[in-house]
Amino acid sequence: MIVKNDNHDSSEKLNEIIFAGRSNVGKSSIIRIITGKKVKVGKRPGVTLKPTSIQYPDFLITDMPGFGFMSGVKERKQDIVKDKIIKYIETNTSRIKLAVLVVDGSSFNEIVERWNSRGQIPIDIEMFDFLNEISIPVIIAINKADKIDPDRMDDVIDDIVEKFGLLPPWRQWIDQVAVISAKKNAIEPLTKLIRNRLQACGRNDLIKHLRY
Ligand SMILES: Nc1nc2c(ncn2[C@@H]2O[C@H](COP(=O)(O)OP(=O)(O)OP(=O)(O)O)[C@@H](O)[C@H]2O)c(=O)[nH]1
Repeated sequence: MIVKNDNHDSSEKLNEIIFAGRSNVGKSSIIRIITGKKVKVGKRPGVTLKPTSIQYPDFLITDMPGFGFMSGVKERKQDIVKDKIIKYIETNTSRIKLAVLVVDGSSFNEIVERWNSRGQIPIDIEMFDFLNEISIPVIIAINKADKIDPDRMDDVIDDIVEKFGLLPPWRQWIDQVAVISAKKNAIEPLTKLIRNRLQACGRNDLIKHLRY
């Protein structure tokens, strides 16, 4: 069931996992692999402003609108997207058991360096800090690993985690960081962490529903 989802009451008994990240990083692809369901049907990138959830089976899995630069989308609209995401998370904090922050491993370092050179805090890092501040557990899913040169993989991932304030080597953060490729269906490091989190919040019953 696809639920257009804006103003859920935080007193609902539902639990929720949210997927957030820049536009085009692969959020919907990952959700499709995990649940076998398509979350965004026939949407144009950057156009959907509202979080879209699927109920799976009594858990909400929510695809947040992509944030950050989107070609053809005005800067003001990008700010609106960011504000909506933050408002949604604040409204539903009590039922959000996990946030998966998805980044494109092949372009993340370059994008962050560009923002830093303009003296701005990259939105991904702002989102990570915000989720930590409100005590929502976060997994950083470094997607599109298939596009990273295998010989440079560890260096690239070290640089990414360091930008989130996690000291390299990245492998000491494997309880929080998953290097994956949705394109290659190689998302086990992420599903393992999601399973751990479901266990930690007493939802063992849901684990069997994860397809990976
Ligand atoms: N090379 C590669 N491409 C991927 C991977 N995951 C997703 N893609 C591609 O990246 C594009 C965007 O994927 P989506 O799943 O729509 O990304 P999204 O984050 O949901 O995008 P928005 O809806 O704009 O926020 C698609 O063309 C996918 O096929 C991956 O692991 N590797």
